[in-house]
Amino acid sequence: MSWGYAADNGPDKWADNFPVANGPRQSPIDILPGEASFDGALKPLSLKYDPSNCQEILNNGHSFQVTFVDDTDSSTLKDGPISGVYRLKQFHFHWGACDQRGSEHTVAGTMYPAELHLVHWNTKYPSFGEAASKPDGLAVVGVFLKIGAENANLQKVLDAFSSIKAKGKQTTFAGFDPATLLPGCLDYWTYDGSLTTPPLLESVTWIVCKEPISVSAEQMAKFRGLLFSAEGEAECCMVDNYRPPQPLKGRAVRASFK
Ligand SMILES: CN[C@H]1CN(c2cccc(OC)c2)S(=O)(=O)c2sc(S(N)(=O)=O)cc21
Ligand SMILES: [Zn+2]
Repeated sequence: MSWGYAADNGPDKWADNFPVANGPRQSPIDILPGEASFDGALKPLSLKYDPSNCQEILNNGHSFQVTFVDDTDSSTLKDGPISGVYRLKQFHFHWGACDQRGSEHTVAGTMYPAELHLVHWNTKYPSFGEAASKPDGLAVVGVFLKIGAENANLQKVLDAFSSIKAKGKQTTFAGFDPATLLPGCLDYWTYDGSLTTPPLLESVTWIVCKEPISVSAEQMAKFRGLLFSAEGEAECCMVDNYRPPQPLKGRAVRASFK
């Protein structure tokens, strides 16, 4: 049976097939702002995305993701806590069955209704697949979603949901600028971590923005209309596709802001 978020294949069972689940640099974590150390050497994030790289949107049975063409340095992450150039590969979300849960990272125990992940890979390696297994191979920018005003930029993504309701469905999705999903202030926390889903590779420099973006309650309801299940299978709503916080195991969390 493949991994998922149900009682029989969810986060508590992942270590059976992916022993790194109990490793030293697992994600997500509970971020304690009072224990994060301000690091003046951390640079502002430099995120430059080209909407023409936006390719398709798909339901992979764990989340939905928007995938980018990554054969040139036209959509990149630079500076911040990283060195070199990382290319945007995809973005996706994690969310709850209700507004009180859904994010993966938490802030002093506070859970947000959803969390956006923008996945980038280090171009010092020849490909995403190569980078994904290296300790400095990936950099994921996390953005919390908070219930508030309708988010018109996010709505463009939600409008594609009718074509990808079931697992395995995909459709072209062009010209979307992921920068429109970033908060106005790019203050961040950063720490060394992992993928939050199998294969749970410990290859991610996490960059978690302090400021959330807004999502309306109606928009959150649209996320919950997607399915974990494929067409023809018993329908299973795609909700609670988040891993809970993991032990910090002595890691430092740095803040780019005072
Ligand atoms: C299913 N989800 C993951 C898919 N990917 C992956 C990565 C490496 C290897 C691989 O299979 C060999 C798949 S991925 O890099 O796109 C990411 S990023 C990410 S998160 N939540 O930590 O941001 C989870 C996944
Ligand atoms: Zn994720």
